[in-house]
Amino acid sequence: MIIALDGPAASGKGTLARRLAAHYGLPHLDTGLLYRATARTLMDSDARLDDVAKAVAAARGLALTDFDENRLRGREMGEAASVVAAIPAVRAALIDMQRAFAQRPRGAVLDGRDIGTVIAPNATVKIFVTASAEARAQRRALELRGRGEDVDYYAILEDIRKRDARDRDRSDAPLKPADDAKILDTTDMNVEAALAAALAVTEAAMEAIRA
Ligand SMILES: Nc1ncnc2c1ncn2[C@@H]1O[C@H](COP(=O)(O)OP(=O)(O)O)[C@@H](O)[C@H]1O
Ligand SMILES: Nc1ccn([C@@H]2O[C@H](COP(=O)(O)OP(=O)(O)O)[C@@H](O)[C@H]2O)c(=O)n1
Repeated sequence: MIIALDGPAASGKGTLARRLAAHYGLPHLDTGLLYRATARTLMDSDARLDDVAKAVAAARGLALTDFDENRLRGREMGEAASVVAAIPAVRAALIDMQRAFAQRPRGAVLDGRDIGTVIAPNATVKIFVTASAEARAQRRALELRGRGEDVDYYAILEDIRKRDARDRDRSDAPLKPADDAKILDTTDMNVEAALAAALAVTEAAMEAIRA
């Protein structure tokens, strides 16, 4: 079973992906980390984020063990990731790794922007997780403060709006729900309510396959 979760920044897709993966005993890949780690490699070597050759080399050089770093989850890296993610050659360099992960024997849970549309168009379950920009900014500000970043809610709201626009308007794999995705608006849901809704969608998809 492949579960594809897509959606804009801080909509809660990563939290749901982790919880669904634990529930079904499946491996989970947070694909945003691939773009964040690519951006980190460029920044650490003082390369420009729009240097296509260096960005592709950075993407190709990633290992799935590169990821347990608090800095990757920070505000700066989220912004930088969405700049490198708009480069088609960077996306192409990261496709095989993600598709291979999705093809694990019992299946997998992947979250990102293009899982249901590009990486795993045949996923068993596709959920597009969304929430108002204000709710997402509130959540992200709380999260970043919890990580020790001194952030202002209005600055985060501005980041989120800019990043939504960049992710939606790019030519390659733009942020948009797959035609067959279920939209889950979590604006007025806490994590437990959102998880219950995602589980209901997943169970219904599995039931439809069994029928
Ligand atoms: N439904 C929700 N209600 C309140 N907070 C949430 C909800 N879902 C996630 N969060 C919190 O919001 C922050 C961003 O969630 P995350 O799952 O990382 O989002 P995404 O992966 O979409 O960027 C985290 O601190 C998470 O605990
Ligand atoms: N499958 C994916 C995942 C992330 N991304 C890009 O990487 C950036 C960071 O993704 P993320 O999922 O870590 O960010 P959050 O949604 O957690 O804020 C996004 O803004 C996208 O530009 C992408 O293009 N495709």
